[in-house]
Amino acid sequence: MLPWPGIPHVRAMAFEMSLSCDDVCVQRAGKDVLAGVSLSLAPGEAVMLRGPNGSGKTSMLRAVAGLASFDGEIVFSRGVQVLDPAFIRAHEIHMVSPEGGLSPRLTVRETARFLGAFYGRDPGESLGQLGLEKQGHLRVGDLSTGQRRRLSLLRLLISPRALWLLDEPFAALDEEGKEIVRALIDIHRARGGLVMLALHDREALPSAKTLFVEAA
Ligand SMILES: Nc1ncnc2c1ncn2[C@@H]1O[C@H](COP(=O)(O)OP(=O)(O)OP(=O)(O)O)[C@@H](O)[C@H]1O
Repeated sequence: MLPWPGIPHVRAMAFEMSLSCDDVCVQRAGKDVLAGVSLSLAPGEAVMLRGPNGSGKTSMLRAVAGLASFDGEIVFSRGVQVLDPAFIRAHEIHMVSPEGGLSPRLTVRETARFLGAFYGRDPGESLGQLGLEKQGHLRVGDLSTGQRRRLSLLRLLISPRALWLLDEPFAALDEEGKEIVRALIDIHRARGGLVMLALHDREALPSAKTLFVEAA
């Protein structure tokens, strides 16, 4: 039994989206940084992108999110139906980066309220699920690095989206924090969600595929 019962609207959700990338070559500042990535993910599958610093793991996540230009094909589909990539990128993808995309001036509770309003969802018990109920009154800028990393996961709990792009999700987290990430991913995959992770060598996600990326 997983320790996170989940927010009711999240528990009810089931995803059926697939992703396929064919010979994707990503550019940063006009230069190729990553060449020839091909992969496919069916509902419920996860892939770990591995490779040394600068090999292009983050760039690949950004290309899938529509935040970096690329050659090759990235296709989102449901069964035989090809989905509109602009719609999917706006409504069905969460990208969680080490920077977290959080405002340092808001308190933790204000952040939860803001994200709830942004996604049109009730944040429910999500702060408690991340072990941050005692930090509700603190400004994000005053949190520890690991607490900020936990808070960056909040959007995953608040808004159900089919594809999670997680850039080094275990970095700076203690064992409990890593367990939370693994549990969230397990729940997401059990609902048919897709996950792409950029990971360094010491971290692993059992049962995920591995793809080694190389600089162009
Ligand atoms: N905004 C940018 N402008 C120019 N080059 C960039 C930009 N962002 C990244 N790069 C370059 O793209 C290459 C790939 O970087 P990327 O961050 O994707 O690698 P990574 O595998 O995620 O690295 P790390 O393990 O260090 O996080 C690097 O050589 C980097 O210098």
